[in-house]
Amino acid sequence: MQTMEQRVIADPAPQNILASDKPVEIADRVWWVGHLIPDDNFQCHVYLIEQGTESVLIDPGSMLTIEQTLKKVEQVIPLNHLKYIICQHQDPDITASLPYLAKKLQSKDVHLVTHWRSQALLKHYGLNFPFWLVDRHNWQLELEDRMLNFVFTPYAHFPGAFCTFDGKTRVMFSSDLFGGFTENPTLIAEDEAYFECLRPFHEHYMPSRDILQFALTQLRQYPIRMIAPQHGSVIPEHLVDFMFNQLQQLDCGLYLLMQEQGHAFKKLSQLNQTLRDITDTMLLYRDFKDIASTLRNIIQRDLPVASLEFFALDSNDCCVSFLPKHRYLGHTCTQDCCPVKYLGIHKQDWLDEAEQDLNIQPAGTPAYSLKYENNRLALLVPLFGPKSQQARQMVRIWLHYPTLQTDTLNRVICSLTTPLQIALEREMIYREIEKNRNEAYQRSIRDPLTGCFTRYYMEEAVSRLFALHDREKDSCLSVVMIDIDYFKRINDTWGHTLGDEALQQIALTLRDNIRDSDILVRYGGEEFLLCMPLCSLDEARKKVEKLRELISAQPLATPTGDHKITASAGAVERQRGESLEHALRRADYALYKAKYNGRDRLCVIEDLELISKEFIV
Ligand SMILES: Nc1nc2c(ncn2[C@@H]2O[C@H](COP(=O)(O)OP(=O)(O)OP(=O)(O)O)[C@@H](O)[C@H]2O)c(=O)[nH]1
Repeated sequence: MQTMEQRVIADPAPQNILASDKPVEIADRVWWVGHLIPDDNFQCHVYLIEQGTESVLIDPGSMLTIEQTLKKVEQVIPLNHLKYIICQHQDPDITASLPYLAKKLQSKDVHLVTHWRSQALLKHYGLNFPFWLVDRHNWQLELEDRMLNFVFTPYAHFPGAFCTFDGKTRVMFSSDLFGGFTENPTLIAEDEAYFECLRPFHEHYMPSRDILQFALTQLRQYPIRMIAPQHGSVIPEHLVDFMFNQLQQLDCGLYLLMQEQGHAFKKLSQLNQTLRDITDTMLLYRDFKDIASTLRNIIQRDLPVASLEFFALDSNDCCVSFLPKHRYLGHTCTQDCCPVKYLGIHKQDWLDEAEQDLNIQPAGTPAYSLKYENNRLALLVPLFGPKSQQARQMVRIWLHYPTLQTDTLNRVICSLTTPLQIALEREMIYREIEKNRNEAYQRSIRDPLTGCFTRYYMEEAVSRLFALHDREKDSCLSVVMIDIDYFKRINDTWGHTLGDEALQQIALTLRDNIRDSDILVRYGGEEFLLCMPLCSLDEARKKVEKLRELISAQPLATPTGDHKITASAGAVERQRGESLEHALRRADYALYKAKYNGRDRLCVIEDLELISKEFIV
């Protein structure tokens, strides 16, 4: 047996340390006693906790390695000092050597430490080792100067799997967790790049993300300084957190996806990455333009995609297209002129098409159809609503060149459908909200009876016009108040309904005969404000006289015959710097004069009457 001074202390650098016939002390009296299997990326590690006559062997290994392992153990302790053999699960790579060990050791004195589920299988070796079940011993084994805690990690990857934490050295013997496939195995992981060995191992070995998360959460409760997994490399303290964090984000259960033959680990990892990126895109981006272009980049890894186009039906069954040439801003067209004839198709009809059209792939499922359109190849992917079973959205994927229909292609397309459906539905909801918001805004700026602008809008729009007027030295702007004469009589004689009709008729006459740049506001009950940019008082005078003529030329039809309506108006030309309030007061004053002078007329104020300095900005 060696003295402490003669022991090999682990040096992470030399690769051949694994090939050496010496045990390697990875922590205080914790030894790596495994054996390198040449040309195998699936190395299996065995660890020894040196504890005098209570020494512990963890996951002893298979018949391929046990002889070398025992030679190494004997360099640390006599074999009869082994009191416990821990089997963290029951796979042959760690337990196939048990019958051999039973012969070699005084088996009655050695306890097999395991979980009852593993015991149920291991007992079939017919061994004399007494079982010591972790679940019957409060998940703890007390040794002379250290406590071993067993951490239950069910289904990662066996139902009775557990890990072992040595409280003295803070080494976590992590069983299959943190295991890795290593092309060029080293005993100690060197840097973060080692995660790429962990990734495919966990993606394939761990059945699901939830199970892995549960196991990691259990392990994280311990103050781990080093992770000693059963496969791959030992993870030193400075990489522990990094590896935990990376694993925490990993998706697992890739065997569920695997339908191709052979060990397509890398391919599956890439597919897994694609699926993860598709999900991340949906979480990260809100803008449909960003979602569409990011998804195109992602699926370009697996498909020769030239461009993506999207089509969706809105709540009025109008087709909205989202095309790259429009920067994915939705353009509405009728369903008849929609470029995709299948939009709105029901799943059964699509399946019926599939029967006649061999190009619909994959056979028998409605995933997508492969079509030549204008000598270009496109995949047409209907997105069926889960309840309606109707394709209210479609994706057209233009390809650079024909592609083989592979399982990967099918998976990418199938995985795209749900996120795309959500993205398109979300976009259509946003559009609907935007439409409603716009309608609400229009309602807030337009008087519902006359369609003229409201006073609320006047403040905003007129102040913009005034600001322009202030900047342009030679420009002019006229402000006109128009009031219907004796309007009260109409209400009093024929009722408010006819009064409303009169207001609508007059408003229509005004709106139809002013410029688009003029702003017509329903200022009061039967009072209108007309703001005329680029219009001098002279021009305003002519215009308003014309408007008055038009109003009086169109009598109101009442039950007792036609009733002539007249209007009075007051006009001023706004002075540069004059406030709205002041211009209105002057126009109102002009209107008052028109009324006072007998109504049915226009009165203008040409001079600066009523302008006082305090109104000039
Ligand atoms: N039908 C209807 N009447 C309205 C509305 N808003 C205001 N009015 C009525 O318009 C009338 C305005 O009456 P007055 O302010 O006395 O003015 P007028 O009768 O037009 O007389 P002058 O302006 O002096 O020529 C009132 O009877 C209001 O009730 C409306 O939206 N619909």
